[in-house]
Amino acid sequence: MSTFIVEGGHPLHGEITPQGAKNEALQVLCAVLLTPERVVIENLPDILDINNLISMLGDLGVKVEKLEPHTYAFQSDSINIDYLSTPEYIKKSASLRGSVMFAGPLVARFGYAVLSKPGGDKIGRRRLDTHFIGINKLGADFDYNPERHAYEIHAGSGLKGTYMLLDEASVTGTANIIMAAVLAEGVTTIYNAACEPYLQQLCKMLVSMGAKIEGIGSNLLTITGVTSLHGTTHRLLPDMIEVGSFIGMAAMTGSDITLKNVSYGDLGIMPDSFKRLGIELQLSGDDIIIPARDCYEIETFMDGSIMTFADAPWPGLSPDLLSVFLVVATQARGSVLIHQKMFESRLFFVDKLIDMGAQIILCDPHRAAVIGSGRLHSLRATNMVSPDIRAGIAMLIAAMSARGTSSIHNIDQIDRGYENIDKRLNEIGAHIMRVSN
Ligand SMILES: CC(=O)N[C@H]1[C@@H](OP(=O)(O)OP(=O)(O)OC[C@H]2O[C@@H](n3ccc(=O)[nH]c3=O)[C@H](O)[C@@H]2O)O[C@H](CO)[C@@H](O)[C@@H]1O
Ligand SMILES: C=C(OP(=O)(O)O)C(=O)O
Repeated sequence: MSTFIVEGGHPLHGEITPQGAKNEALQVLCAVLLTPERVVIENLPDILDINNLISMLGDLGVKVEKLEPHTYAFQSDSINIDYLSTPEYIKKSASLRGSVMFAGPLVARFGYAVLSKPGGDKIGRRRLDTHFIGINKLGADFDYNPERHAYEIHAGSGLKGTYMLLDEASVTGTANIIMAAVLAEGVTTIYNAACEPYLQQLCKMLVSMGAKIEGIGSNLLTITGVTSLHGTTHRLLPDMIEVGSFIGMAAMTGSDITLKNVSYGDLGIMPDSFKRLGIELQLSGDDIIIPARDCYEIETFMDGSIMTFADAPWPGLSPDLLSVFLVVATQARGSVLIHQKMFESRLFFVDKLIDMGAQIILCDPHRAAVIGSGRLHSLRATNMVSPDIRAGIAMLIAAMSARGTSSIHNIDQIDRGYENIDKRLNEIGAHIMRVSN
C-alpha cells in the first residue's frame, strides 16, 4: 500500500483536464458483453477500478485491444461462461462495485450469470435488492450457493418485458435492468429509474447498438426488446466528481486554475452548489475558470437559516461530492450542515479534519455541522489513512491547504477513482510525493 507525502501551502496554477467518468466507464464496459461485434470505447480513465474490470472482461473471454492510452476495442464473440464458476471470478468481483453489472448483460445474452458480493467503497449498507427484484421480474430465477457466497441466475426460457416500479432509483441497479431488458422479449417499463448523465450515456450507447429505449434522461424508461445488438463506438463524458473535486481543491488552496472541457451541461446542480459555498466559477466555452480568491463565504438560505448540502438521486447533488463540500467548508467563512442521506459510514473521516484544527461537529453518522474559519486558522498537517475514494480526495485537499507536511496512507483508495492524481497536480504546482511501501 502506498502513501502520499503532501507538502501543504502551495497554490495551483494552470489548466487541468478531467479524466473520463469512472462510473460511466463501469456501466458501458459491462455493455460490451451484449454483442458479439466490436465495441470501441474512448476516454477510459486509467484507474484501478477500470483496469480491474477490463481485466475481468479479458478473463471472461472478451478480446481486449488497447488502441490508444484511453481507447480500447472489445469483442465478446467467444465468451467463456465457465469462468463465472471459478473462485477467481468471485474474488475479483469483490474488488470493485462495477462487477455487479455483468449480471444483466450475461443473463440477457446467455441466460446465465453469477452475482456475488461486489466490492466498492465501504461506506455503509449497499443493498442489491433493486438488481435482484428487477432482473427477477424479467423472468430470471436466483439460486443462492452458500459455498460460493454467490447467486446463480438462470433465465431458461428467456427474459420477458414487464412493468416495474423500482423501490429506489439505484444507479447500478437501473443499469443492470436496462442491460437485461434491451434483449428481453417485448416491452419493459421501468418507473423510478435512476437517470443521471452516466445512465443517459449508457442508454445512448445501447441505442447506437440497435436498442430501442424511450424516455432517456427521465425516470420512466420504455424499452422494447430486440433480438440482437451490434457494435458501436462510444466516448465517455468527463468525470463530474473529479470536476467537483478540482473546484473544491482550487478554492481551498487559493488557486487559480482552469478545468478544460467539463461538459458543463451535464454537471447539473453541482456548479450552483459550489457557488452557494461562496466559490466563484467563470464559464468560458466548456471550461470552468476558478480565479484565486482570499476567501469564500457560505450563503445562508433566503430566510437566514444555515445552509445545508444534502445528497439526492439525480438531478440532486451526488453523495460522492459531499466529502469534498465538507472539507472545503472548513476554510470558508460561515457555517453549513452536510447531510449525507444515502450512506451511513462516509463522514467518519471528519475525525482527522478535527485533528487538523477544523471546527466540525459530527452530529450523527449522517450529519456534520461545519463552522468555517474563514482562513483565520489554517489546518495543521497530520498523518491520515484514506478509508474510501472520496474521503481520500478530501484528505488530499485538506493536506494541500494545511501548514506543514502530511502523509496519507492507503492511497490505493484514491487511485481507484483518480488517474495519476499526484503527477497531474504536481504539474500545476502541488507538492505531492508517492512512496511505495
Ligand atoms: C459504480 C457506481 O456507479 N457507483 C455509484 C452508484 O452506486 P450504487 O449504484 O451502488 O448506489 P445506489 O444508487 O444503488 O444507492 C446508493 C445508496 O443510496 C440509497 N438510495 C438510493 C436511491 C434512492 O432513491 N434512495 C436511497 O436512499 C441506497 O439504498 C444506497 O444505500 O450510485 C451511488 C449513488 O449515487 C454513488 O455513490 C456511487 O458512486
Ligand atoms: C462510491 C463510489 O464508488 P463505488 O460505487 O465504485 O464504490 C464513488 O465513486 O464515490
